[in-house]
Amino acid sequence: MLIVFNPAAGSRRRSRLDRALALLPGARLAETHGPSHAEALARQAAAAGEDCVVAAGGDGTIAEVAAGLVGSQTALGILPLGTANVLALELRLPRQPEEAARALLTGQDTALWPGIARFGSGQSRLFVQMLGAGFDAMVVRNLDLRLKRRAGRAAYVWQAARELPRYRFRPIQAVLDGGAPMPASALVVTKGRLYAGPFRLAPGATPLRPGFHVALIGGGALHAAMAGALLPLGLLPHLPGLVLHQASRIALRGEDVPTQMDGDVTGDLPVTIDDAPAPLRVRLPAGSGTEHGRKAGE
Ligand SMILES: Nc1ncnc2c1ncn2[C@@H]1O[C@H](COP(=O)(O)OP(=O)(O)OP(=O)(O)O)[C@@H](O)[C@H]1O
Repeated sequence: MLIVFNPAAGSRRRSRLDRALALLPGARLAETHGPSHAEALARQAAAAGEDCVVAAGGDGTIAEVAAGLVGSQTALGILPLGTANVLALELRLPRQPEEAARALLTGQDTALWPGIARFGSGQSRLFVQMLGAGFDAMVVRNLDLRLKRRAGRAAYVWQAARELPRYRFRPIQAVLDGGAPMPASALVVTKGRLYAGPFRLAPGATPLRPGFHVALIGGGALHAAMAGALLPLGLLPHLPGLVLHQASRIALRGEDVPTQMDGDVTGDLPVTIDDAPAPLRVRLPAGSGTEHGRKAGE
């Protein structure tokens, strides 16, 4: 087992890492030096036939490790040490490092379907949880990373409040499975039901099945402010102007519209989104419910 630790994820996470490592005496540890390093480490380990590569960080680290494992038989393990940890919440992974470590030792592997986003620039990138286009991407782009380390998720709330009066909502066109273009002023393509932490966005969605839920959001700053108020109450699906669809292939267009994937800054539209050609194996706690208990490949 290789543990890929991102020292820049979350804040003050090293002691949590050490608590997990104490229960994983056979594991090797590699620390990332910057963006994309986790992907290279994971790819190398998979090529060497490693049984499991553990992403010790947040959603961005998990996405990078997943990108390195795609197409291999190496399982993805998760030690949630990030800020939002949406995928860990989605998969109901234990929060305590000791319990998470035990799950890595005794868990079972299940199929996980990441998304692949292909940008107009020709670049492609994998995501495990979500892609946001518009307002939330601008919040991520302008986030004060030092404040994020100190204040965690509250830094996003602060940045969203700063962006509200100045962000220019631009039209987005979404084509779902080759249908007629649909308009939105902000949009989230999600694999899972949660958004920005433990908050409900798309009931019924799961990264353990192929396909996506797409939240098309109309309106401007007022709607964004309402979304901010409804989010912590778990009422985001009831935001006026929000419509949820399901799709397998999504094409998004728009001028000067930024995107973010799994909480990391990515390119501007246009982008096309599909499932990865094959699922990954993700290691979940043994017997963690019927939905999560399905074996990889089933
Ligand atoms: N040594 C490093 N120094 C700076 N950045 C790094 C380093 N290693 C990895 N990164 C980058 O840090 C980014 C953020 O990591 P990650 O998303 O795991 O943490 P987080 O943002 O705190 O958690 P979450 O996404 O769950 O909120 C990743 O996209 C990764 O590219």
